[in-house]
Amino acid sequence: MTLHASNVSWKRGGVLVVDGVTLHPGPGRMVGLLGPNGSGKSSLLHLMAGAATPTSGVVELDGAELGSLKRKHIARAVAVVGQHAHTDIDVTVRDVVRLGRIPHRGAFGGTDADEDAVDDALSQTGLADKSDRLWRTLSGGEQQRTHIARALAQQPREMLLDEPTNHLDIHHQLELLALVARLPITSIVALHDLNLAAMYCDEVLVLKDGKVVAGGTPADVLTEDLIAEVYEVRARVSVDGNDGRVHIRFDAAARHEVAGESRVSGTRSVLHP
Ligand SMILES: Nc1ncnc2c1ncn2[C@@H]1O[C@H](COP(=O)(O)OP(=O)(O)OP(=O)(O)O)[C@@H](O)[C@H]1O
Repeated sequence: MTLHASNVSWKRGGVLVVDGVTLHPGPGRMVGLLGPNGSGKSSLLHLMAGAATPTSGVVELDGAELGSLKRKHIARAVAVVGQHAHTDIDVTVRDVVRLGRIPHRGAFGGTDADEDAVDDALSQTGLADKSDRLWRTLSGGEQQRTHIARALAQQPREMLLDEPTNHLDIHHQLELLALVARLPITSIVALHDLNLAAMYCDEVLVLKDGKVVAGGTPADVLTEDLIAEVYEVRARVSVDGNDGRVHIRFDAAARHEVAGESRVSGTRSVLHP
């Protein structure tokens, strides 16, 4: 069993921002959550983290509705890496990563196993030499990696990541997604970069206006037609190398044309409001 969302909808501020979404990732799979700004990716991750209750439908962990489970029970299985995290408090990188151990701690505080998990997470994210630095003095990318390390220290079975490559340079983007792909856990990752999704995800789910537009392997889903329909961008999609992964090349000159077409069909155009 794993974390499942079945036909979930969520009304926020009177607007349906997640609309009948079903996501049943296979254990150990890495699922990319794709879609334009405001399509409902973060909202779906909120629901799957148990941070909000769906208006209808159900999110279950091992067959039990999230709302019926204790937070600590959920936190032992599911780690969340959100988009924004700030603090002005003077905490070290190691302190932040240690937070990941809270769901596992007994009444008598931390153990050697907790410290081992923290060391391991720091080393996997390349932060071992920064563990004594104050978190607020790190660069945006280093702060982001600290949050990934905190999630790894949690030793979860499921990981929910909301645009984890934000702020990361290309080296660390590739390294981070390769790390998540390697982990023997189920991960759901909201991403904007379609090429990164194609490179690392086993499956992708594409949302638009809160609804699922398509789901399946990146090669099956990320077609030129889908990209034009969902993102209003023209692209060339080709198979890259011999691993069957697709590569997407965006056609900058054709953006106006696609945006123009969508205007004619009545869809809101970002380029020509
Ligand atoms: N706190 C809130 N209250 C009301 N509506 C919200 C709230 N947060 C987000 N929304 C709305 O929910 C819709 C979906 O937003 P969400 O953040 O889930 O999309 P997203 O796909 O993650 O977007 P992005 O790619 O820009 O991060 C948007 O229309 C957004 O304006």
